[in-house]
Amino acid sequence: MVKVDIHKAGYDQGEPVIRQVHFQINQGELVGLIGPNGAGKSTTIKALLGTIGFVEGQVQFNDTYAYIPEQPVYYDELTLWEHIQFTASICELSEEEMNRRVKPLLNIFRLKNVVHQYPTSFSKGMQQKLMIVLAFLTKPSLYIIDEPFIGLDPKAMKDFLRLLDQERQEGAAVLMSTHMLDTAERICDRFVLMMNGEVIIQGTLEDILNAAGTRHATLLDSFEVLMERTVK
Ligand SMILES: Nc1ncnc2c1ncn2[C@@H]1O[C@H](COP(=O)(O)OP(=O)(O)OP(=O)(O)O)[C@@H](O)[C@H]1O
Repeated sequence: MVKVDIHKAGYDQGEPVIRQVHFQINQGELVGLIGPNGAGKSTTIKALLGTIGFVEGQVQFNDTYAYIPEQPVYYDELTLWEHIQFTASICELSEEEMNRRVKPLLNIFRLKNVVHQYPTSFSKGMQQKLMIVLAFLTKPSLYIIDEPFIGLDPKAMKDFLRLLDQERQEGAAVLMSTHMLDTAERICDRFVLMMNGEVIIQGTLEDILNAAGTRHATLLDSFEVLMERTVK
């Protein structure tokens, strides 16, 4: 669904922030992008999206994608419903299809009663749900999600993961950056672990536990071992 071959990328020309980031995500896969603060996860996502100063290399998308940012982005002057209509019109969805897709989402995320309100008046979690609803509305073949677990209440998080699972069963792929390693360990098929702007290891949980020599430990334990090893 996406093949990433980034040699260098950064915000200012001549000052790369990430180097040699190579991975791919196949149909139905959920790949966790993990690493400490400043490792280059968001920069990698921005390089994929092409919203960064420069990228040397190539990112090949197979089909459509949706991006769910960590910080919600919306139009101050549009209501929630107008955001939905705007997104549906960009994706050329019929009104019938838009309603069919969006109604269950508004119910699940308990936004039905605020559809005619402006997201400026929403809580952070509600704004995040708006981003999620718009992404699911477009039914992309790839979801790119930056730290989804901060701000969502436990029920919303559970519902979000369930919907994502359904999409994956229909073939969608997911790239998710997160610090919530216990959740990541439970839900991801594979991991790309970054540090200092580079990928230090990628693979399944088993690959990572093996590489760290921590076979019966958790992703977090292995993450710490691998990070320490890289610093030394
Ligand atoms: N807009 C920017 N301009 C210049 N440098 C930036 C910018 N945003 C991030 N950086 C730098 O890029 C490096 C990687 O940052 P990035 O935001 O990609 O890390 P991250 O892994 O997403 O971290 P976190 O877990 O804290 O979100 C850091 O050294 C950071 O200072």
